[in-house]
Amino acid sequence: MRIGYGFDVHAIAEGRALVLGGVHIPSPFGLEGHSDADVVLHAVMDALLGALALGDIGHHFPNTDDRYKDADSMELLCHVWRLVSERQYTLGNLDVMVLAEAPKIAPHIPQMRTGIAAVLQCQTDQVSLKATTMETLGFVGRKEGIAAQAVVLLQSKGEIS
Ligand SMILES: Nc1ccn([C@@H]2O[C@H](COP(=O)(O)O)[C@@H](O)[C@H]2O)c(=O)n1
Ligand SMILES: C[C@@]1(CO)OP(=O)(O)OP(=O)(O)OC[C@H]1O
Repeated sequence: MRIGYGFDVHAIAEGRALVLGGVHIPSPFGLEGHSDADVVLHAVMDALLGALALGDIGHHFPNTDDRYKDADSMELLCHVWRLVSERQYTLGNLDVMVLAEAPKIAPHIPQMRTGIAAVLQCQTDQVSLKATTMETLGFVGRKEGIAAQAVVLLQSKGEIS
């Protein structure tokens, strides 16, 4: 078994779409980024890469590379999952915490879980997503950015469960 941790933050930006966990969320603002700035999937990818000591997303998808300009992070997640899968690992479970003052994320969590579970070739109940505000404190509380943390457990296909 291997455990991995991921963290990401993106600044709030007017005039950008808000994409979190692969879901377009109606919002008067989006997030700044070279890609679609899906901070949730970025944290998930860093957790998966971290579990297998494969570096981070900046290493695999440099923000100096035009191929990743406005990239769909679900496609990046598919690539990361291939790296995990070809090393003979499956998902044990994934737990994600989204730190956002607004908008309300809870109504979109079922769709996020379904989409992420489909890519990670697992059941929806192996994928947990939760959200919290920062009670107006700090950069999240001032609505300057949204952050996400992810923890993942991978199981080697050779392991007896
Ligand atoms: N962006 C967010 C933040 C929170 N939620 C949900 O609201 C609940 C209460 O938030 P607290 O910050 O007071 O813990 C929380 O448990 C989430 O379910 C949300 O949907 N979107
Ligand atoms: C995903 C990449 C690549 O488009 O760009 P951003 O959307 O800026 O995201 P970040 O979290 O800074 O991570 C790595 C980047 O290389």
